[in-house]
Amino acid sequence: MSTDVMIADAATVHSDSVDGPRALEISTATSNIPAVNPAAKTSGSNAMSAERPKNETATSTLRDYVELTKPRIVTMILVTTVATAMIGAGGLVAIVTMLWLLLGTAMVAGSAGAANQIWERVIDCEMLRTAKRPLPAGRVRLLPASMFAFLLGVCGTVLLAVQFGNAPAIAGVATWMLYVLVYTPMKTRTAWNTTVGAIAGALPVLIGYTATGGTMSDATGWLLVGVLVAWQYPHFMAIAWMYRRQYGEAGFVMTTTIEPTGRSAGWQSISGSLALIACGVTLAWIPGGLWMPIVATIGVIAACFPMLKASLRFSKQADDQNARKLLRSSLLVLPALLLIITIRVFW
Ligand code: HEM
Ligand SMILES: CC(C)=CCC/C(C)=C/CC/C(C)=C/COP(=O)(O)OP(=O)(O)O
Repeated sequence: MSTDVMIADAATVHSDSVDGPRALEISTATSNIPAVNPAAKTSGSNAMSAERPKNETATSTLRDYVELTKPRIVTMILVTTVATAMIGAGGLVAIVTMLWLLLGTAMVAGSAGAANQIWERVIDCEMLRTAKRPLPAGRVRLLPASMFAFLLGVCGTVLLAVQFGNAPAIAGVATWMLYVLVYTPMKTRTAWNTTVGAIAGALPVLIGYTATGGTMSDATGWLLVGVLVAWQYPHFMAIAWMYRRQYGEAGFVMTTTIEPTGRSAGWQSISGSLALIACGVTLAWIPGGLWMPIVATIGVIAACFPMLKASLRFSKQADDQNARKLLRSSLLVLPALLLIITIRVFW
């Protein structure tokens, strides 16, 4: 096993898990799905799954249900929603309006995350990164998880439709369907899943943008989609590299499982970083003027530069350390770029 693979496996922590003691018990569940003994993986065994006795009781907590929604991804989607709502409005948005928008978006996005975990509850047992999730670990049963995902999705969609009209609600439902019904089954079939996932991950910007005055036919809205699509390539290529062994062993088809040298992941990261700059610079010029677009262009390039640099380094040498730096830079670059584009619409 190469050093970087060992580091990746040793350092694997479930990114969407909520750490610490369980705060609040909300139901008692009897597990009927495969559970995992993570120690088996840590000790080198590939046989992750051990059937949890059917009559064993497991206690679900509020924390487990939060974890089911993929809270870190949802949080980042909410960051993009704040920015795109202000860009759609062309200025500040009333705090109450923003809170309703964030609640509706979080509910639909959380429902999508839960539905994805329901779909992948068995294969998630096969990866150390995902084996401790509530469903594979047997902390939440299938039926309550399904009801939770359903209610969250329906209530979130109704909230968006009632408060903001059809366009944001349709954007939410379309995103949900693309992510859950198209992307999720594609993950075990073709590496093109990343392209579909990138579109699904980008469409939520249209929820915020159309909720506050933007329309589906605006170039600005679609350039914001372009920003998110482009950003996800470096973001995910870093992850796909770090977990390539787990992905491969579990049966997922990713760029890095079919091309483990990292060459393809490298050029996809660079291409995504360059496309991100192109979309950002175009957005900087849309409101018109001369000096502000120039200033904003410099700001866009400066904001995106860390991820381009990390992509170039990762492309030159694909290893765990460079992949981790690339992932970290992606999580800083997106909010920084959105901040600059948002400030730009105020001038
Ligand atoms: C092709 C699309 C995407 C894929 C395949 C993807 C995949 C992943 C995976 C597997 C992780 C977990 C990494 C780990 O366990 O260490 C992760 C982390 C994360 N992703 Fe993505 N992602 C995508 C798009 C997005 C989008 C659209 C957002 C939000 C706008 C996002 C935000 C995040 C955040 C905030 C984290 C947490 C990083 C951490 O652990 O601190 N991702 N992503
Ligand atoms: C409004 C709305 C419906 C928003 C939903 C959009 C959404 C959840 C985008 C996530 C993007 C994405 C492809 C994440 C990776 O999932 P993964 O399944 O590859 O991650 P995993 O391997 O950790 O499960």
